[in-house]
Amino acid sequence: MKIERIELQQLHMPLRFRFETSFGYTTIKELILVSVYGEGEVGHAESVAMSAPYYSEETTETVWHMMEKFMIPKLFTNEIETPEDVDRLFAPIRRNNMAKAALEGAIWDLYSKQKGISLAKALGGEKSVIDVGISIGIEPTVDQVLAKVERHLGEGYKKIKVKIKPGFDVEVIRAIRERFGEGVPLMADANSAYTMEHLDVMKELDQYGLMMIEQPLAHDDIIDHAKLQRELSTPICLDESIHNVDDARKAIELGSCGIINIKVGRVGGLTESKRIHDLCQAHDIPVWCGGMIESGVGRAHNIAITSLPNFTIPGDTAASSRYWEEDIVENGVELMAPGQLAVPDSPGIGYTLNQKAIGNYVIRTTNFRP
Ligand SMILES: O=C(O)CCC(=O)C1=CC=C[C@@H](O)[C@@H]1C(=O)O
Ligand SMILES: [Mg+2]
Repeated sequence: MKIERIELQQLHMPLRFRFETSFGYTTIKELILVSVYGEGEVGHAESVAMSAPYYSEETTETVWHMMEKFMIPKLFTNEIETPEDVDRLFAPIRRNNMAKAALEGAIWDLYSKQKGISLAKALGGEKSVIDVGISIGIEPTVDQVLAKVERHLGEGYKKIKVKIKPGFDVEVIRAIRERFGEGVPLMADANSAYTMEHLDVMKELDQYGLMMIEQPLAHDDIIDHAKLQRELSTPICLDESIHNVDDARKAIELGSCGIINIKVGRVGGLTESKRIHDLCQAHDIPVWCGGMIESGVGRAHNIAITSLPNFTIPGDTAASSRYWEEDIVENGVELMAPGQLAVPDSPGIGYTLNQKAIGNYVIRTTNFRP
């Protein structure tokens, strides 16, 4: 596979709503759109790093730097036949997974376009339709959370995830259960806002039949999570703690979780996502695809990986129109039926970029050549 040019574009996309978590809030999503050109085709992906290092250590600027100085030069000076070669080539670079994933993802898209197959098929996906849920941020009041839950249940989303933090947790979950009943597929995401000192809060949350509690404890912990899991009947889902298949293996061995959230960016790419998927499948650990407030390009990658069979829990890939006035893919990524997205079967990611929209959001563009 000959790579002739790589284009990086930094985009600032205003969100239609303020998205707040236990670690901060987002009103403008920064991303780096990666386009890799080769043999008459172009592959796209995006970096999901945030503007500031509060979800993970990477930021838009570190991603740009790592790609420009270390990763793109490797792509231009080595033979690449398959996307797995990119994974191997980047392995000696420690961490910086979101930077790696964006380049590797664009090459997966390019590779599947060159083969004339969908990205989902190239990855070994089996589903033609996926179920999706929605992630609701922290709101100023519990009533505002309830209003959002009501709206999104009405849109048919198959899982409701709410963000919690100390002081905004049991009350929210109780109110949702009282208003919408036990049947609502409900989970809470803490983004590492708790410690073992909050065991009483976790035990209270345990009463509400949640599908899971996502990343309650520290972002770099799997030991305390194992202790906590032994105290709870609700499965713990790990997000921030899992960066590769070895982290997943250790967490499974220790009993730190019952579910894993696979985010392609956090684990360094689609190749590693597949490895984690396969390992979890062999251990009866269900997985789902987390969201990072992606544009349609990242959403398309999320759809493709979710087509693998052990993605049995609806992910965070809500429709584009929830986030953006105008997405950067033509027609956006929209629900085909309540709470369901189609897995495209056209070559690559199956979405065409909307260049006019990109023009409205782009703040910097650089092209790299061998
Ligand atoms: O709608 C989405 O894309 C999911 C949003 C979401 O829940 C998250 C986005 C970015 C960082 C985190 O706050 C987070 C998560 O932890 O899963
Ligand atoms: Mg999370």
